[in-house]
Amino acid sequence: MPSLGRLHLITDTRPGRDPLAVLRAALPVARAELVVQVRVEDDATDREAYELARRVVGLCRPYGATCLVNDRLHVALAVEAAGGHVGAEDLPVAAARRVLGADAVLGATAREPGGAAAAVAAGASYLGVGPCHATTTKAGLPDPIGPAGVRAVAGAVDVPVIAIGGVTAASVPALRAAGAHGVAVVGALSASPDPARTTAELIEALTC
Ligand SMILES: Cc1ncc(COP(=O)(O)OP(=O)(O)O)c(N)n1
Ligand SMILES: Cc1nc(C(=O)O)sc1CCOP(=O)(O)O
Ligand SMILES: [Mg+2]
Repeated sequence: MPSLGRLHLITDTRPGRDPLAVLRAALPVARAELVVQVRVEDDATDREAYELARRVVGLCRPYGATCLVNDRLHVALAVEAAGGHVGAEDLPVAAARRVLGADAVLGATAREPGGAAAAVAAGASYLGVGPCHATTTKAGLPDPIGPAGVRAVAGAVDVPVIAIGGVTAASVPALRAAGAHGVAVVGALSASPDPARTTAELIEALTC
């Protein structure tokens, strides 16, 4: 399996956002370092998720970027995405692995070392770890775990750790120093006035 990209762009499908425009700006900059996670609102239909994921797969292909689908693994299979991401309210990791198959990329959300080790034992190939910092993108999350929380998880597993939650280019060095392989962002790119430039700043922070 090729190594996992370090910059995970999670689609922002809230009203007024344009996830495909952000993706078109980020792809030529991040290329194969980009992992695009197609994440739609809970009330989106499967058809809407499928159409977005299908377009994302097509945009990613020429750049060697990876497309994953959040939660809806049947959509991941339908569009031939590289894999998916599951959390506490989704299919259990072992079941998700059975659905996607042995070779797929499978991410799982983990917030502490015990849950992280269990997710890896069940078949996760990377972990989304957070929230690292305060975020306004998703409600109902526990308190931020900071770089120290990322360090605790990264020390407990041997799969890539992707730090998520309020991440900006400025916060990347501390997260990398804590053992994160990469970061996942929504707002940093979706709300950027210049997503290509912000992508370059994130990539520089992730790869220097
Ligand atoms: C990289 C990454 N990490 C964590 C999450 C959160 O997943 P989950 O807990 O299932 O919450 P939703 O995103 O489904 O609301 C993620 N999507 N990606
Ligand atoms: C979807 C999601 N999951 C999180 C978790 O900690 O599980 S934080 C988050 C939102 C991340 O958005 P932003 O980069 O705008 O803070
Ligand atoms: Mg989920």
